[in-house]
Amino acid sequence: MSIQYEVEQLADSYGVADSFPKDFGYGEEEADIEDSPAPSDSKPRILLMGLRRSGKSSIQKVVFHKMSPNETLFLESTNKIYKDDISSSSFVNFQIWDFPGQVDFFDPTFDYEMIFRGTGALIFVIDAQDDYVEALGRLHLTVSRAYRVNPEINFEVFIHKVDGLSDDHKIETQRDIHQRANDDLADASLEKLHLSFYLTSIYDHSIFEAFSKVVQKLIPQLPTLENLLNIFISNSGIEKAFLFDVVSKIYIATDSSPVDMQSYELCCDMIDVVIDVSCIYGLREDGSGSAYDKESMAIIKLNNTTVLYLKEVTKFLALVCILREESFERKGLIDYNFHCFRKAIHEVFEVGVSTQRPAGSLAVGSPCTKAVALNGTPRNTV
Ligand SMILES: Nc1nc2c(ncn2[C@@H]2O[C@H](COP(=O)(O)OP(=O)(O)OP(=O)(O)O)[C@@H](O)[C@H]2O)c(=O)[nH]1
Repeated sequence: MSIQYEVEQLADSYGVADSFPKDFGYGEEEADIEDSPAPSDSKPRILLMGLRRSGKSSIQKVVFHKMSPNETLFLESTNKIYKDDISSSSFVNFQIWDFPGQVDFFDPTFDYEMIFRGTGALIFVIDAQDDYVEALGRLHLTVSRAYRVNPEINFEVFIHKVDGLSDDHKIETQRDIHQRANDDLADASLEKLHLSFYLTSIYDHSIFEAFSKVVQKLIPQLPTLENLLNIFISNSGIEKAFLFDVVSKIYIATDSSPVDMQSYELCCDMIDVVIDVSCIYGLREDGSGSAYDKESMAIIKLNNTTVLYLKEVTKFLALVCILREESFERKGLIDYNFHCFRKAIHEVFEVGVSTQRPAGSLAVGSPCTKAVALNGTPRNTV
């Protein structure tokens, strides 16, 4: 598809390329397996577990450190827990713990109770290109232990590396894994333990989409955000809107219309274009500035009468909308509604900062106690 785009961002607001570095400033910490788990006040955890070579480190590097999928071929086997501090924004504020595949973390010297107690989500990665019988045994052992310690954990199963499978084979693999994993749970009288399944690959956007869904389950204000997005799009003639974490391209929330993969991919690609253009042409003479800031906005007109519209919401969040060309004629209205939407999101943030969060949820605050939706509801003005 040919893309005609106009990136309407003040040259001044563009930053130096190294202000948006490849590693984006996520803190990374390596811990010995014997290390005692993080203190109770630490950030909520997402655990990445699974057999050796199932793809855990690759997922973490591709999603949060912008590693290209081909580079993961050269990743060395993880032999220590990697604690990766994802603090790109106060909406995505958690730690990912990448476990080495070969470690027997049920070793009595290893305090798995402490680990599971502060965990929000446990992602179990299964290599779909390999024989998965052993992985299913390990999955059962892991989730049943974790559930007994902390039944609040969200259990997520990534059926990974599906790029190597035909469409029929993918469906069949998912069905088979789903069936066997749930049969094992039923045999152990653990029917209440709910597993969610995703087909993923680092070679397309499926891994970002799956991670988005995992993260969204940990955001207590998700209903508020969805509500704000619904009001915004219905009053602005917009078809679909995503609230993105710019760095990871995880979407924090979207309106309640169904997400189709193509729309999500288009919006992800738009973020890449904007940041790349920003890094190349946005340099100040003295090389200072930021690639993404308050002035950041872009409009891309596709040749099929679709318009993509991106605007900065907070330091790390962007709203990306898909709309028809005719709706875009009312840009003034959209901009006004966006202004109200942005204000509401900032109020959600402020409340988030000042309130306690439930254990295991992301550090984005408890459900709003302030009348955010009322104060900041985008209104149609014409
Ligand atoms: N085809 C394909 N290969 C993948 C995918 N994800 C990871 N890989 C490959 O799988 C291999 C193992 O990946 P790692 O990320 O090192 O696996 P790991 O689970 O962290 O392994 P350990 O550290 O030994 O536990 C690498 O060669 C990756 O390139 C994927 O989505 N598709």
